[in-house]
Amino acid sequence: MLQTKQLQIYEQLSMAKEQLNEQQPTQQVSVVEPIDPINPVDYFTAFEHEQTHRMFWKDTTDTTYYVGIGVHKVFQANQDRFATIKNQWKRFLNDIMISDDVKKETGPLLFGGFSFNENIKGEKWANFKPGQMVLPKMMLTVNHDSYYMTYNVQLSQETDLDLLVSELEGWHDKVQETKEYDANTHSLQSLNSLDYGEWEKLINEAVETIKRGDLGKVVLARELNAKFNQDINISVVLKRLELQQSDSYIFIFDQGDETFISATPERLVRVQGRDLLSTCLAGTTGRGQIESEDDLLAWQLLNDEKNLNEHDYVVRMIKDAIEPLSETVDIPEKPVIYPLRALQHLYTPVTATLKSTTSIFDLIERLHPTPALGGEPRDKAIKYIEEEEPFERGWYAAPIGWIDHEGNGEFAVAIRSGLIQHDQATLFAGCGIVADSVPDAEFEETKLKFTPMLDALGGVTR
Ligand SMILES: C=C(O[C@H]1C=CC=C(C(=O)O)[C@@H]1O)C(=O)O
Ligand SMILES: [Mg+2]
Repeated sequence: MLQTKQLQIYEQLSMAKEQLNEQQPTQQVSVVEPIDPINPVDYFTAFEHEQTHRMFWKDTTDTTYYVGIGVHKVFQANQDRFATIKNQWKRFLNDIMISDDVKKETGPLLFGGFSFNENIKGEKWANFKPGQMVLPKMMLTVNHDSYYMTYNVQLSQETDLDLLVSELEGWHDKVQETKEYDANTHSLQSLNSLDYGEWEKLINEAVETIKRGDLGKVVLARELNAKFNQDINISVVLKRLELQQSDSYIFIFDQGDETFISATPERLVRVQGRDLLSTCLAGTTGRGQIESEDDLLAWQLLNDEKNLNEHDYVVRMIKDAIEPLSETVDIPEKPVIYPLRALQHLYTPVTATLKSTTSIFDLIERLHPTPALGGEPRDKAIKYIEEEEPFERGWYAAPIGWIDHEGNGEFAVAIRSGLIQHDQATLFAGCGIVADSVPDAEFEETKLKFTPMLDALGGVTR
């Protein structure tokens, strides 16, 4: 990796340009500047009328945001997708010049996701790839009280730097011009889902399979099709999610004129240097209307054998998956409650010190799908889902996230998610089926899990 001295972006770019010559007529450069505080949702919204790729990431602490605009380079893969993208990214980083004051989580940072299965079937997901990550042209980083803009550009000897810099900094005016969020936005017209009879059959068959001993656990989901009176305004949906889902990640990824969106509480893995944090999140109940009811529900969840069983599968599997890649692993003995707006989950954090050679992509490959999304044994559960679930998962329940140029990164799993196609939204919600699962309780659980995204879309569910 080449390095330049930190200066204003014009100077950073002109230094890079001066190094061009006949042997090296072009150079990719990543430059960064600190900026005044700006609302990340406003920045995202400022580009709503442009035919440009938008990406959004917020973590569960509400202190880290990345907003990517435009595409500098796409990394995609079908077979062996995690290792392929890992290698593509490594090779790319050898070629890009990175300014030396690139702070943590600025500079070249790759956003994107993967599908649940290695193959994606069907028309609905035609635009989405099994693995697709994008290095944006511009990226806003919000890290607590620090704000930065990263620009990834390709320079040649012909590049007009005055023009380039004025284009790059054009976002200032756009954000100024952004109007209030449109109150007359899309409204819900109809909702369509698997009818209860079919769900009952699906769950009863899974329970029988489990009782026969063919499977320990399997996560089954249903699709909800929501139709609106006009094209869905993603900025409005994002604004609502940002207000309502403070303990969840928010992820948005455009693909052509379609968008995948998720407000998930479930971390797959975070890597900072050699520190790993993973999360077991499985086992669910609702929220009470008043505190005493809420506390009772939480207490019941913490003591409910069926939910503890669902949760334990995840803890055991994550432990086994990360141990070979780690020097130490630390897992508390019992789960605690992770409360969200509409539901609460059983939660066990997993921390580890990684072996120095471990990449986040190696971890994803071993972890995905955990039994919170797939089941146990993993391969049998995946096959069962593929054969029995009456829809294509696409990117639902799969890894979504980012990695920076130093290998730090974070991936969540895309639950509480939906595919937005013009005036249609396809939402997904699933639940862990174990031996004592009951179809109507699991149906109610998926109903609760639809609420975050459906509320944000403007469809009232409760
Ligand atoms: C598969 C989903 O949730 C998983 C995550 C948390 C709790 C779960 C549960 O209790 O069943 C699921 O394993 C989903 O929301 O679509
Ligand atoms: Mg459950």
